[in-house]
Formats: sequence, structure tokens, C-alpha cells
Amino acid sequence: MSADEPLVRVDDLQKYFWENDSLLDRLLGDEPVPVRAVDGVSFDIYEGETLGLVGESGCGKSTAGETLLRLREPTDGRVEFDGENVYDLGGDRLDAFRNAAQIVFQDPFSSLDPRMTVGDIVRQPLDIHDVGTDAERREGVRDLLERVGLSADQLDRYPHEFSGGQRQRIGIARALALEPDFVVLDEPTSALDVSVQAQVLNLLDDLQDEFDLTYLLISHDLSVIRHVCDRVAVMYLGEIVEIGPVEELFEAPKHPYTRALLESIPRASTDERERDRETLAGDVPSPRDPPSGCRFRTRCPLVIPPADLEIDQDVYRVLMTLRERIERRDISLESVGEGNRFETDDGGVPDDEVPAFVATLKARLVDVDLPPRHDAVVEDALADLAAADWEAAAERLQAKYESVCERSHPGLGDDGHPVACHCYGEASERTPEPATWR
Ligand SMILES: Nc1ncnc2c1ncn2[C@@H]1O[C@H](COP(=O)(O)OP(=O)(O)OP(=O)(O)O)[C@@H](O)[C@H]1O
Repeated sequence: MSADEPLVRVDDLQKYFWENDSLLDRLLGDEPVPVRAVDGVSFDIYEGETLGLVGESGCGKSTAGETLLRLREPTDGRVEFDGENVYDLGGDRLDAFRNAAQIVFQDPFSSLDPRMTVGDIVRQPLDIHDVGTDAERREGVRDLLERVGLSADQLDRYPHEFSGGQRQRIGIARALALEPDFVVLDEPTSALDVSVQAQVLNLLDDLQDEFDLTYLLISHDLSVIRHVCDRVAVMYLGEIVEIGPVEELFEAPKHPYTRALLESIPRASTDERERDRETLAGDVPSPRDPPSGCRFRTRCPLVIPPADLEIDQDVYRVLMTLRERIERRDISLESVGEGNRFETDDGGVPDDEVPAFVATLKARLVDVDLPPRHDAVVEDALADLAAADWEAAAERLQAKYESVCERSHPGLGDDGHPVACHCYGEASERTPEPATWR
């Protein structure tokens, strides 16, 4: 492997879970709908570096880490380790990969077998892979325990006799027993008291130098990522939306999602605390049915309106939300007005009540002052609803307000700090550096 070849190369990796494929689903003839936990991610990890993988809970970080280690079978895609596709390996070559690529799990309480002594836990990989003589294994375990900051005298104790931080050290010693080259650290400190988190991170840092390790550090905690990583990949709903060198990404984040994540970190300085926040609004959509185009668009504060539409972002966001609710038929037409006063049976409210129905529904659904030309479109769409014509209402709003962000999926570029966002891409209908960002 040459110095500029990555140690790990992840190429369009996909992992879907088909958990809804139950007998009932099959009897009902329902098409199985997979959870698209990891949906086409690509990134490289270079020897000796620490790549961070960050994103909200449920975005697919752990699934990506476990699938690239072949602890789960991929749905599609390729992972090269040291130049070989890990999903093609068998026999000795697969064993060699399993030795060279290890994982440290988040929870030091459940990842250690409570019935085994610490010595046996750390020694187990050596026994399984038949490494060295009995005496060498015993000596190796003593050495490992000391290298992770425990005492070799503690070898015959059980996990419950140790604190959380010490148990994580045991988990780390076990992961290092086979002298791996690459370790996935899956939230290694998030189950620990804040006071011991830094100690464990410092230990991991020291061990990286000592053992020449390459890390993938999975974390939802941006301060951990900044402290430890060389580069960061930001994940949202099964996709990577931005990858960059850690300082660059923290100082000049590109993707609106990265920006929102960074804005959510508590800050010490008063000036910054007083700064306007673009915090993350709305719920994360389901990974079974992710939004079309850019997956972040349903929460994005910078969705790109059609080029000919002069509209403020807050007004546009209200109209997008209204449209989504109409598309999902997520508005109760039966309970409009006090005492549900509109008769909506048999295809809609009577003609003479349409204006009052529209005004009442608009007051309920639209909480900004709409400029007249948008007001007219919304009123026409709500009049479609008065006639119970959901499709006409949705089409009317789509024709006027459809964004490039929903039409087209933004690809991740391949420069030194790529971002998957139409604000930067060729499809952009907006200038590259939106004025509202600073
Ligand atoms: N075995 C499984 N079967 C079905 N769905 C799963 C399974 N494991 C994970 N998922 C789903 O896949 C998605 C990604 O989960 P994953 O645990 O990888 O996310 P994460 O970013 O690591 O979150 P967290 O930090 O909370 O663990 C979630 O929607 C999760 O519910």
C-alpha cells in the first residue's frame, strides 16, 4: 500500500434492514419497506488518522461502523481494507482482517461478559486466534492491562469490581489484544461520567501513537470529535452530507445541517451565545421513507426556492410545510372552525361557505403574513381542499413552489472538503455563499 492510498476505502455502502417483512405483511401482500439505515456512503480513512463520524441519534453511524467491519452483511457497496474488498474475503484472509480491524463499543457495562475474569476477557481473542503459547498469552494480557492504565494484579477480578472508566479500559485492552491496525470506536465515552471521558480520550490518543492505530470515531458529541479527530464526516439520515478537516469544518462548516449541529453546542463566550442560532427544527424523517432530493430539506433553513420566486425563507418554509401536510393528507377537514361548523361530507363544503372555510383553515395553518401573490395561491389551494380535492391542492402548490432541493439529490463532491448541498452544486439556483449565513 502506498502512503497516499487509504487504509480503508468505503464505496457506496448500503445497509438496509427489512424488519417489516413479517408473515402478516406477506399475507397482506404489502411490499416490504426497508429501514435505509446506511444509504450509499463513501469515504476514505488514511493510515494513522482519526476520522470522526458524527450525526444525530439514528442517522446510521453504528450501522455504518459495524457493516464496514463486516459484523453485518452489506446490502450493497464495497469496503476495501488494505486494498482488498472485505466482503470477498474468506478463510485465512478473513481471519487476518478480523484481527486487523477491531471495535470498541459504547457501553462498557454490557459489552463485557460478567462471568469472565478480566484476564480471560482480554485473553479471549488470543485464545480464539491461537496466538502464542499459554505463558506468552498470560504475559501479553498483563502487558495490555498496564498499557491501558490498569494493574496486572487485577487480572483475576470480575467486571463488576471496576468503575465505568476502568471497564472501558478493559474493552480497549481486549480490542488491542490482536495488535490491530484499525479500530472503530463507537461512542467510546458517551456512557461515562464527564470527569473520566477526557481520561479515556487521552488514553486512546496515546495508544494510537504507541500501536500505530487508525481510528474511525463514531460520536454524536461534537466536542469529543473536535478534541480527537483529524477529519470529520457528517451523517444525516443514512447519508454523508459533508467531509472535511476538523478545524476547517468547525470554523467554516458548509452544509446547513453541519451548521445547525455546531450551533447546538453550548458555548462559553457571551458574544457567541447571543448570536442568532439556526437550531435544528422539526423531527428527523423516517429512514423507511426519506424525503426526495436532499434528505435535509424538510428541516433546512436554507431550502432553495425556484429562481423566479422572490420569497423570504420563513415564508417559504411555511408554504413547504403546508404542502407536505397536504401531500400526506395530514390536515383534518372535518374539524375546521368552532364546533366543526363546516359540513364537509359528499365532496366538500357548500359554495357559499368556501370563503369562510378557507379563511378559517388559513388562520390555523399559516402563521406568517403572506405577501399578496402567495396569499392568493394558498387561498386557491385551500379552496381545492374545500372541494376535498387534495391532489389539485398539492399540484397547485408544487407547480409554484417546488424546490431544486426536492427534485434533485445533491451528490457529495470529491475535493478536500466536499459537501452534498445544492447551495454549492452546479444545480444551484442560488449564489454559492448565501448572505443569510453570517
Ligand atoms: N437491527 C435493526 N433492525 C432494524 N432497524 C435497525 C436495526 N439496527 C438499527 N436500525 C435502524 O437503523 C437506523 C440507524 O441506526 P444506528 O444505530 O446505526 O444509528 P446511530 O446513528 O448509530 O444512532 P445511535 O447513536 O442512537 O446508535 C435507525 O433508524 C435504527 O432504528
